Amino acid sequence: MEGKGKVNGVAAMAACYQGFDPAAYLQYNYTPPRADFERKDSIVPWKLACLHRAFTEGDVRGELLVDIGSGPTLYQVLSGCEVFNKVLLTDFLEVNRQELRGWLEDEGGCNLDWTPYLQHVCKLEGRRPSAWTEKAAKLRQVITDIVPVDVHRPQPLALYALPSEGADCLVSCFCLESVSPDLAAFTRALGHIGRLLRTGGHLLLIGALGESYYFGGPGVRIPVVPLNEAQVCASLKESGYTLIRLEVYTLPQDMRVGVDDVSGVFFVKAIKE
Ligand SMILES: C[S@@+](CC[C@H](N)C(=O)[O-])C[C@H]1O[C@@H](n2cnc3c(N)ncnc32)[C@H](O)[C@@H]1O
Ligand SMILES: O=[N+]([O-])c1ccc2c(c1)CN[C@@H](CO)C2
Repeated sequence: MEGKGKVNGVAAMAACYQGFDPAAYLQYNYTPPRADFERKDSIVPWKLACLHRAFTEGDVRGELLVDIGSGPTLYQVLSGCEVFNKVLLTDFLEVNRQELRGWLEDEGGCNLDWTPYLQHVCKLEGRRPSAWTEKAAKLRQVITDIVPVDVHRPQPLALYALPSEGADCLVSCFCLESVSPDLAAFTRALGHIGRLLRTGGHLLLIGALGESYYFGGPGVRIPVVPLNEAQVCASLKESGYTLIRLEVYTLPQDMRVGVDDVSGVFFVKAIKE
């Protein structure tokens, strides 16, 4: 029965995603108030600060950074693109891979202006904000491909997508808990992506705490596994990671904008043993 439940749960999640709307999702989560670079307590600047610190404190290095479940967003690799020569973006949906290609090809084909994000990360790096054009060029230079991924498969990526030694670093944001039917599936998925990472490689994981649903578009209600910090830490341990740092952001009232019931966001830096 458990096995059958597993297949139905995962298939049901895939069905939910058929209505995912990249433009709406970006509007809901990546514009003010959640992405307000003038506000100290806005969520996106907090995420960018966590990622900047994690990529620049000296222990994260190598050739290849893989972003698992990129969706239509690029913020998650704006710091990493300065540290890695190769960045692989991945998503389950063609509409999201197409959104990312639209930015990559720089022909105006994308639904969000990433300039304020590029400028903000330049400021974190001590560069003048006008260096954002150099950062955009750097990112376009290091992104090697945008490929399909399914974290419920023991091999989430096609074998051709990765060198045999695996990735040196994984980043994954709001993916695993948003695509898994339950905590067991979340933990299994964590193990699956861990197989893409070389021993000693780093995992940078951002996710939702206490969230049971979110809207992936108008009327597209997607169930989420509600997680607490203890469950995140237990799943990491069970999947062969050693936790380096866990940081938590608690949403102020005015960051609750009706697109989900998330209560907090976690940032994890871990190493694969
Ligand atoms: C909540 S969005 C996160 C997007 C982005 N990483 C961010 O930080 O906003 C979840 C993403 O997971 C993708 N997804 C859905 N099912 C998946 C699966 N089985 N494996 C991997 N990714 C999946 C969706 O297409 C969507 O882009
Ligand atoms: O505030 N944010 O920056 C932000 C960004 C993305 C997402 C959330 C919040 C909460 N919902 C998840 C989907 O489970 C997606």
